[in-house]
Amino acid sequence: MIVFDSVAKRYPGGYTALAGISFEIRHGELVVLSGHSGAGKSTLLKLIPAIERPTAGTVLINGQDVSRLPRRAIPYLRRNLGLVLQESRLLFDRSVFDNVMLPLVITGHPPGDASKRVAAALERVGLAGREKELPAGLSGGEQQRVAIARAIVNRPSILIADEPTAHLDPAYATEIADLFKSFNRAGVTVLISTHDASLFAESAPRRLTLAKGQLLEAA
Ligand SMILES: Nc1ncnc2c1ncn2[C@@H]1O[C@H](COP(=O)(O)OP(=O)(O)OP(=O)(O)O)[C@@H](O)[C@H]1O
Repeated sequence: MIVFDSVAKRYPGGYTALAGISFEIRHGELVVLSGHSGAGKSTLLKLIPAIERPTAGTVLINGQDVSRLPRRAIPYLRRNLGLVLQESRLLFDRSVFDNVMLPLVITGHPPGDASKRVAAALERVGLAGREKELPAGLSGGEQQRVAIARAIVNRPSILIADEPTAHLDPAYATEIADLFKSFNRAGVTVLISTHDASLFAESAPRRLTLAKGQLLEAA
């Protein structure tokens, strides 16, 4: 469960990116976050894994107050979150396998089971058999699939994605959107920001719309 209660974020220098944000996302929901460029979507998403901290208000993730979480507790929080953020770049000098393995190496997962999880995650995103390839040889859509496999390899209960279809051709964008819908059908809570909410329209997700740092509607 994700709860924002009267959350504000002012960046150093005084710019208010978010103000008075309150909403709840229940376990198993698919929620689309929309809004123009600069509306505050990335800022809102970054508050969930405590990449940014709110300047006011409370952010609760599965009952845990992440706004006040000590720095040392952040890795444990992030283990339960799958993140596909703008800055979640792939390592271009490492294979597809190594890229997806990375979160398991960081968390000290036993190597044998880790390899199985990587294979399962790649299968899940339609990249089985591509383990040894380098990201540069993949299409933009395939690279995004590797980033998604890396995000789900820890089997998170919550998946957060920031404009995961932004630079993709429409056909690839539809495939990536379908992938997130399928994770949601499997029980994962999904919060995804997009300029193109029509990609998700047919599954009638709940929509949160930001404008100039404020929530317009919580349908
Ligand atoms: N680290 C930062 N320091 C200062 N200002 C920032 C920082 N990050 C974002 N901002 C500002 O906060 C506002 C909201 O930015 P944010 O990236 O959250 O919007 P967005 O809706 O995700 O936009 P986009 O779709 O272009 O990514 C913008 O005016 C941006 O310039």
